[in-house]
Amino acid sequence: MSQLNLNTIEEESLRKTFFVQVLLPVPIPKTFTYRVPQKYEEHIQVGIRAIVPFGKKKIITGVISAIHQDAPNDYEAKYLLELLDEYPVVSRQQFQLFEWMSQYYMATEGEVLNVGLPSGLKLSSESKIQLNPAFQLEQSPYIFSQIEEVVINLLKKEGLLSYEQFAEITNTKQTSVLIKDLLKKQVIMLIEQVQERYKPKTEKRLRLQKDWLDKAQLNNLMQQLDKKPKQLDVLLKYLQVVPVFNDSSKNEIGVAKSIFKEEQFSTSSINTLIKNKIFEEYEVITSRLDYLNRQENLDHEITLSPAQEACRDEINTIFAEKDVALLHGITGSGKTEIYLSLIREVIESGSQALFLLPEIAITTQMIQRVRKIFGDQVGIYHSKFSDAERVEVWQGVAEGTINFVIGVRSSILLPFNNLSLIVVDEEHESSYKQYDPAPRYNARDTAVVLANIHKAKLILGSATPSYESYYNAKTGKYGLSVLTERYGEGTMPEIEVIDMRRQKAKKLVKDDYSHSLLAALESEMNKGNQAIIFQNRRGYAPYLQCETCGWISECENCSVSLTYHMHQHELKCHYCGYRQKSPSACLSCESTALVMKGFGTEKIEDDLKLHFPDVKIQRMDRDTTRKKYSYQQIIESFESGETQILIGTQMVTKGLDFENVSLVGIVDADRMMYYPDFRAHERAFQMMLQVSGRAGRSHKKGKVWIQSFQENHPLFNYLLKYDYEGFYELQLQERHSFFYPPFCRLIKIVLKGAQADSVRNGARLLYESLIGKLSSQRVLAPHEPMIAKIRNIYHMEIWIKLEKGYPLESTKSQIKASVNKLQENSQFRKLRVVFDVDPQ
Ligand SMILES: Nc1ncnc2c1ncn2[C@@H]1O[C@H](COP(=O)(O)OP(=O)(O)OP(=O)(O)O)[C@@H](O)[C@H]1O
Ligand SMILES: [Zn+2]
Repeated sequence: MSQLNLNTIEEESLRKTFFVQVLLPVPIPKTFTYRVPQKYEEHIQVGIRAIVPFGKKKIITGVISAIHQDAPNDYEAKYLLELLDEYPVVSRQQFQLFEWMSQYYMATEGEVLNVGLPSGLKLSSESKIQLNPAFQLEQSPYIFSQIEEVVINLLKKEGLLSYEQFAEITNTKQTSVLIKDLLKKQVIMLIEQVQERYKPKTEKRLRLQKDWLDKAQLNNLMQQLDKKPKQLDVLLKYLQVVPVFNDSSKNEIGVAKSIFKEEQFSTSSINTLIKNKIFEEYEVITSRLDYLNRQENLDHEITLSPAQEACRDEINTIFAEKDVALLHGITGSGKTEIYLSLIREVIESGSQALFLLPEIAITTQMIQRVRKIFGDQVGIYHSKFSDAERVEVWQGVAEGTINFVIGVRSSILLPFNNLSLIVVDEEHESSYKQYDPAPRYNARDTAVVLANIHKAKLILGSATPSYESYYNAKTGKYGLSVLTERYGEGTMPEIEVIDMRRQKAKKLVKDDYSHSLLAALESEMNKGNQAIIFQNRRGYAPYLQCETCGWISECENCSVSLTYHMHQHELKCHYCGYRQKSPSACLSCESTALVMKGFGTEKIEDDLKLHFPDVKIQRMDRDTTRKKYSYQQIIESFESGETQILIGTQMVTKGLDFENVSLVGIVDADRMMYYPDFRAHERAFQMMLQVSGRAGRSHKKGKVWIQSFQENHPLFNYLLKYDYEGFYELQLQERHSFFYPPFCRLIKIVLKGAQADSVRNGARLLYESLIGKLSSQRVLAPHEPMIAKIRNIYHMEIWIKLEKGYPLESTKSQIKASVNKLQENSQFRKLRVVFDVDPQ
């Protein structure tokens, strides 16, 4: 786009100087101007990366966002040091999105770039410097200065040096020049520099030498090998995998050498066959994303049920008029198949599609399904993938070799240039919102803007849509398509609420479990069925209390109780990670009457293991899924039927699909309902409905048991009838009366600091300044959040409520101005102020 016509410019006798604006992945609210060295003039393009000097001794990688000829007035622009790409890694549409996100979420574009760009594409002064492994002093064609030789020796000795160490040791003002020269002479490499660090993965493959493709020759060969059975085995195996008799063109790609190893064919025989020119060995670059190569077993069939087909057609009809369709389909209705059939149409037309899932739900289940249909056109973007894998997806999307991405929230920041369809599955999930760091964006809402930039369509799908989305659909802003039947033989499970108060009175409760729940579990286990037990609290017991003096185990650094973890016999803080050995006596009065209060997943696991010693029980929560494949392992074990009871936090509610689950237990429904948040009831209803939806998904009838001490709560009336809409209407009235979303827009301002007083006073001053600008109706008085101290940092919050239609942009500027004013005061300079637009 900003391809300047340099030829005509060069023809002018007067040379012009070029400047670029470079967007840096740092939280500074502007781009920087750099001068373009003459030798790079022909190569500059918007969207490619440049290494630039930054500050006194740093270098950093940024992205060129504009090219111009206007020298800055008030300072001398520095030269950019190097260009890293031949083709843009950031697309034009992405710049638009970055700008919107930074504006809307009150972050800088640098912060947006920072979360978007995989770290493999960034390079900063935090980069480490090391000798280039290929470098040999004697063979280098370059001459080295004294200081360069010092550096070489030092690196030989030290291995890695940070930029700072390097600068200090070399003690030169021109560290970046020295680095650049050494890079050019191929002496060193910066290990964050993607070209060097990112090595394509290769694979050794075998194929027959061309002579043997002739059938007669091949028969001949087999006879010759008759006396060398090991070699013959290898050849026969090859012919079995690559049937060159039927189709000699198949020989071209041959087979991976590794398959012979896996099946324990003799390595020396293979090598002999290569040496004797029967096999040819060659190497190909394979993608690190090895699933891309798994082309076999593709199953392109998607056969929709009549209800699904009607739904798909309806979405297409909606798209003729609107850009966003909300698909409200009950659990197990097969929303995935509808998405996939629409995505396929898009990909076949040559455009790009993006399928967003909440973090953990990127299960093997979904990926397998998607790969089966789309094979090698899919890129998977996930936080548990290595950086190299993420870079590969990024580049694949930029170059157009990947046109379908399935990923988590940050995949909306990929360099799409031709997007036609975005799907946001489980759109109600709060994990679409980024909490920290800035930009605190919601990927679902950002997807609306991304779709708009690309003139693409967007599907939001859920069995329990967020009230914001449902409201938008009901008021006609979005289209609405409803799917009310389960796919196949599945039926919705019956829900029963257990009145814990009565059961307790009748002494029918043992260790937090009602007799009804235990009996039902036992009966299902005896039938060989499976069960899911849901409790949204990990660890063993939420807190330890002294029965004598009432002391509660609290974190030293945060204002929360410590959770008891039985496994390690430790008390842990779920906010800062603080841990200590569990005390045997009260730390306040030394009484030994310590009791555990409440219960988490770990305790349930323990208890149920005692109740059902012969049943395999597994637990899925943040503690058991830290490793890359542990989540997958738990799912697979449950899927295969080996595990019979799966206990878990909200992780078990998300989109999982198992055939044999006939019982779902919700052990402590009250905990979710009495959370101090205006969305608590919306969330509790969503979670209970979602986890209920894991039962009865095939021919097996399911049942859901909910334990509550508040069984008369109106929420249950609606839940038992699966009346999503009724409960929504009820809640909406409340939101209206108390003026909460979707009737207003919220901006949360959080002030953080090490001194409680200065945080409180700062919040008060900021509040006064804000009500002066926005009126006291729109600004709520500062308050301590539920957890007022985390890691010894005190928090205060100010909430701003804006009616729909109230000017947003100017309000945000006013807020920023007030904050800047506050921080001019030396007393408050050290406060950190965080903006959260549309907090979740
Ligand atoms: N058209 C179809 N052909 C074959 N199988 C289907 C079809 N539609 C749905 N299924 C199967 O039905 C089950 C439920 O589908 P899916 O998981 O997509 O439901 P869902 O609407 O996403 O539910 P949830 O909201 O609970 O995640 C899956 O096992 C899926 O493979
Ligand atoms: Zn803590």
